[in-house]
Amino acid sequence: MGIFFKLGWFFKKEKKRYLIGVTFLALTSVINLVPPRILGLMADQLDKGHISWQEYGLLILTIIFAALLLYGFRYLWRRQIWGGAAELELQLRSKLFRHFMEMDRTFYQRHRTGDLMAHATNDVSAIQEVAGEGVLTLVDSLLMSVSTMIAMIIFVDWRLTIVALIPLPFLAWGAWKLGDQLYDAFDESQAAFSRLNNKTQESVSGIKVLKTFGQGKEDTQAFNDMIANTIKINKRVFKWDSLFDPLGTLLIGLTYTITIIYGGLLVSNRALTIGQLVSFIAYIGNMVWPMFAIGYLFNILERGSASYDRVEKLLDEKPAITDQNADQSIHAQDIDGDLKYEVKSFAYPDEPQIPVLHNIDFTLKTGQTLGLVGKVGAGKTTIIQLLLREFDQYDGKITLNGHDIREIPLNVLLRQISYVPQNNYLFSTSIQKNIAFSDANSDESAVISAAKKSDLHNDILQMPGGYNTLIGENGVSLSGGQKQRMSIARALLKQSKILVLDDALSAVDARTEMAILKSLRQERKGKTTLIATHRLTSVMGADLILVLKDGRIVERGTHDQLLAENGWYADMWQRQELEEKVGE
Ligand SMILES: Nc1ncnc2c1ncn2[C@@H]1O[C@H](COP(=O)(O)OP(=O)(O)OP(=O)(O)O)[C@@H](O)[C@H]1O
Repeated sequence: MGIFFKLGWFFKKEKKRYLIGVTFLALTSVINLVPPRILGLMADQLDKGHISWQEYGLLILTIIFAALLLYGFRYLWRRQIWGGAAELELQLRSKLFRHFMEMDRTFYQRHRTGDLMAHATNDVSAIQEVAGEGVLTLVDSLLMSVSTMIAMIIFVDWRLTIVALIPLPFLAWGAWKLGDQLYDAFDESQAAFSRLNNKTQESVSGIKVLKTFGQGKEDTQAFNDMIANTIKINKRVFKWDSLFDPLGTLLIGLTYTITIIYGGLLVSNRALTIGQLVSFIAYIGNMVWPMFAIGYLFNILERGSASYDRVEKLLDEKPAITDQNADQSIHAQDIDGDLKYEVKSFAYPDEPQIPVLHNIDFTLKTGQTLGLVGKVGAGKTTIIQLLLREFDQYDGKITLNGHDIREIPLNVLLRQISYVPQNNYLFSTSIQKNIAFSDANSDESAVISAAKKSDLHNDILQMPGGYNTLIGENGVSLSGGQKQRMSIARALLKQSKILVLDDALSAVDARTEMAILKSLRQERKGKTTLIATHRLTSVMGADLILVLKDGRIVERGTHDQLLAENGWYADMWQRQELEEKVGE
């Protein structure tokens, strides 16, 4: 029941809706008592042998009227209570979504995407069930059983009521206990089914890798083992289900048997009329659902409570990157790309004892370009991540126009940076919308111009729907190079003061790369650019190039200076030049 208190804030907010809903539920329960009583009265008339058609007609009309009222009241409580549940679902989902949007990298490192999805879907559904099915079951079963019992005592007989209802508490107990086992088994079976689904998806999407590594047979065997396990788990559901159903039939049958025997005795002793016995038998029908409902209700509440705790725990997590220390007087116009980077040391939060950056310092004036080069894992992406404020806990300072980036409001800072990451993310929508991602209202000519600068325009024109071509799961697939150029076009359209390219041209050929870099140089005059890359031709025009090794700057200078230094850069340059020539 604790979950009702946990959701107190919601019920308070939706007080009116629930009051109306519960009132109509109560009226439904009361009207439900009418048809059995009328059936009894009709039976008594038949028993007397002389039927008054007028009275009979009146009774039939009353039943029809009660049925119409029931229809109307059921409609009204359903609208109120199901509407409340839908409202709670909406509020929780948008709260979670807002929270996910606020959270930073460390949060997403702690939680797997699949788990977050499960919280946003299964847990929210379990909580909304409390506000819908849970409220309904609690109120309805309570009102229905109490009012039916009162009607049995008043209209029929208190002794028959006590004796006939003896088996029903056992039914409630059985439904609760077996229901628990049944739902546990059902949960396990759902989890097994979802594991089976994941396995199928993984195997199908990785089918080429599986086949080329000759793992087809092994994978089929693993899949068969999984099916066998899923069936074993499903058999537990059948077992509890098979125990559950006959128990219900047995106990309800017992109730009817007692009623017929003891009720019949009372009728033959003239303590009860035949009509009263008919009413009583019809009332038993009203008592069955509340008994089953107890087990059902506990289950809904238990699940809802566990889900609510999980969602609350997630919502309680605070992002490490916040606007707490932000100086709200800093606006976009105060930043024009004058960057000073002084980081003495930085370690990722999950491995605090291993610093990955040491003494990284450089200065970029507005309009300058920085090149970051070095072997895999040298620290290029990490340098960029700190500038994007994905992590805050480093020893040192990064400033833009003299403002510590930790003091610049996040929305101001991030709006000034266009970032093209190593892994492009495209949405399942049109090419036009993918490019115009930062501003859905940007006009077509701006989108085309950005695509031209990224050397993508001609590729798009050759696609079936041009700029309206759908991409992603339901549309065409793009090559790695096309995806990269699309991401660059998206970043260019944003027209921000700082552009960051993280290995963003790795999948395009040298000719395309030169064309893009050339138009970037013209486009980005007066704006700051950072390029992390493995291909040195990408940064040969940069104002400053940093060569990184194990998180330290080992060489720095312009292209010419670095060639003259005859170090790693010069060596790599010669190698790449040679590769290029051999390639040609
Ligand atoms: N999230 C993380 N948690 C812990 N360590 C990390 C994390 N991301 C990267 N690292 C480590 O930090 C170091 C620098 O990685 P980084 O990605 O910055 O290198 P990089 O120069 O960009 O490499 P690449 O050229 O492959 O992109 C590596 O040793 C890497 O293993």
